[in-house]
Amino acid sequence: MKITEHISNAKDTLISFEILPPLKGKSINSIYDHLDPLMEFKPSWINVTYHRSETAFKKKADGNFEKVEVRKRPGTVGICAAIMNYYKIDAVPHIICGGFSKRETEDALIDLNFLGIDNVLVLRGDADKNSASFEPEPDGNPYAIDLLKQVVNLNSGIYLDDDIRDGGKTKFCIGVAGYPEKHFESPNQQIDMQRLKEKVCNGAEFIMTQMFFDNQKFFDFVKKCRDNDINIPIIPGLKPITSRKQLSVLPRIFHVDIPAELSEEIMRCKTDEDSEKVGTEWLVQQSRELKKFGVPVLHYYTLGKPRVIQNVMKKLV
Ligand SMILES: NC(=O)C1=CN([C@@H]2O[C@H](COP(=O)(O)OP(=O)(O)OC[C@H]3O[C@@H](n4cnc5c(N)ncnc54)[C@H](O)[C@@H]3O)[C@@H](O)[C@H]2O)C=CC1
Ligand SMILES: Nc1nc(=O)c2c([nH]1)NC[C@@H]1CN(c3ccc(C(=O)N[C@@H](CCC(=O)O)C(=O)O)cc3)CN21
Repeated sequence: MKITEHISNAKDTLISFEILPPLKGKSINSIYDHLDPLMEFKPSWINVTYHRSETAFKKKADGNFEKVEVRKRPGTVGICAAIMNYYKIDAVPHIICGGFSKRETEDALIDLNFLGIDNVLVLRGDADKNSASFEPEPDGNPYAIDLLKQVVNLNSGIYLDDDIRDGGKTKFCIGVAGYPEKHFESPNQQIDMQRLKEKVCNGAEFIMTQMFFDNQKFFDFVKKCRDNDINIPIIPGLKPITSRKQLSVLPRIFHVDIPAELSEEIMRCKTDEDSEKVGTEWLVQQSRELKKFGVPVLHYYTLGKPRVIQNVMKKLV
């Protein structure tokens, strides 16, 4: 079912989770072990992130290094199919520009359509870990909006190969990312908002936000969206802080602020176990307030920490 239908049919705030594919070599059971404890909270869908290959340098027998492309976390499409089959709930794959040609993307979208997947979250994706900044593939989509237009075209039966006439139309409901604290590469919040608006004008049907730890940032972002006539559902992305290290790691990777009250409390903690308790309580309070505000969905990045999310959920009900 489309995310927009899930939301319009809902009587209460919905719950959704987000997972990463396991590292190459691990089995699908690692996904089930991760999700099983979370199923009692009846998520409406599960997002599955998409990962490009990365360049690495591997030492050869003669002592020299060779450049290799390694894809550490393949399997998004298969995992989505497995989740739908095993849990009978929707899976929402992330589709990214980085590392993929438009043709590879089209083939992935055809697979997703054959599998009966109704939603995609279209993103530009992060830079290759060995590059200073994001570089699109020569035959790939440079920005999320270009990828969005590719999916919209496929929804109209327009394929890359114009020999395909009367091509089957896909029916993807398309989501895009939103940044309550601005995307770090946008010159300012106004341009960030214009780019979001452009995605909405071109067919995006829901927004999932970057993580944030201060709800006021989310409330201000929603207001700004509505003032700019962006009227589609805005789903907050939520992540628990579980260690002191994250106080510097998260701002560095995700370009988000950690409120003084939260960082001070974490810094007073003697162990990661104590930090996890503080992070859990913070996320419970954030979730309660967002629910009261009337968000359609609470979307949790469970990434490696199902137990923490389980504890948050138990306190929420
Ligand atoms: N919020 C979420 O749920 C998730 C977010 N992400 C991450 O979000 C990041 C970016 O993704 P999107 O926002 O989808 O990318 P985007 O392509 O919309 O924006 C990326 C950057 O390019 C700029 N930009 C966009 N169009 C432009 C144009 N025509 N000319 C010049 N600059 C332009 C934007 O202002 C932004 O700074 C990535 O790092 C991605 O991995 C990844 C997974 C989930
Ligand atoms: N820029 C960006 N890239 C993403 O892939 C991404 C976002 N933002 N925002 C929304 C979600 C959240 N995602 C993620 C992905 C990985 C971690 C993660 O591994 N976090 C570690 C710290 C990272 C590290 O140490 O390398 C953690 O301890 O929480 C968290 C959220 C994926 N998505």
